Amino acid sequence: MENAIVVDDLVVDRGRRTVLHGISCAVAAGSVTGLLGPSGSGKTTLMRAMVGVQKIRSGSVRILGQPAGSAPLRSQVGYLTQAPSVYADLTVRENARYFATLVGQDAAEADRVVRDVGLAVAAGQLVGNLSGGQRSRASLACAVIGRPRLLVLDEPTVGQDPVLREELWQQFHALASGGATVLVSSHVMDEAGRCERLLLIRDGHLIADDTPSGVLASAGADDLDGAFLRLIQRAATATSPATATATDEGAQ
Ligand SMILES: Nc1ncnc2c1ncn2[C@@H]1O[C@H](COP(=O)(O)OP(=O)(O)OP(=O)(O)O)[C@@H](O)[C@H]1O
Repeated sequence: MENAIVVDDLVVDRGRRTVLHGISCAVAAGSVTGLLGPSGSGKTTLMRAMVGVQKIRSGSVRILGQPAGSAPLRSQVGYLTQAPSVYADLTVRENARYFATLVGQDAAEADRVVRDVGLAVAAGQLVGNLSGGQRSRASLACAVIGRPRLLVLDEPTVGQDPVLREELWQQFHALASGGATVLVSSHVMDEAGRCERLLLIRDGHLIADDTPSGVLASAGADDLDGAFLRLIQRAATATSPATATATDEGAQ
């Protein structure tokens, strides 16, 4: 299968620290892939590099065959940031219609995405008056306008109730069945089982790139929660001698 995302030996510094240490991975076109890892492990930074808004130190990121961030990708990549990126003083419908015009889409397309994220009843409401979960869905609606070929979704299900989370996951799979590639970050390990492929990141290192069943098998665990804990502990053990040396030296 063709790859929608190819990351090769990516190194990213933020502030004075290196936060991605030579990440290499590929995401198959038309798949739903989960990007998982503890808080601060580098998920958002990796997603930012994929959509071309993150300065990188070295390595490369290619999206749909082009360098990340290149002009032809603008209408082909939808990005949902963690913080809602819609205007609080516009209604849901006005936001969607505004973002639709930016990518050359019409009002009907704006109304479709509002319906698809379950916000038809709140379409006329100001975004500033919505609940947190509704506001995230308003942002999601704007990210999927025009049916982008790649969707990069940073924690799209945070703050959503179980029913809505279920619906959102069904939508992600429907988008992938329609040919889109969907990359979803999450802290919630029970969501990992809904993905065809998983990328697990810890401290800026990729520690697993496998199917959910492959992750279970390599960790020797019964559930994904347990598997991730084991893989994270294994990775920590593998790096601990260096940590111990640094601590010892620091103490002297
Ligand atoms: N603007 C910034 N300046 C300096 N360091 C940053 C900046 N943004 C993030 N970092 C650091 O980069 C590292 C990776 O952060 P990132 O936001 O990519 O992690 P994450 O896995 O997405 O975390 P979370 O799940 O909590 O959102 C963290 O150590 C974080 O403190």
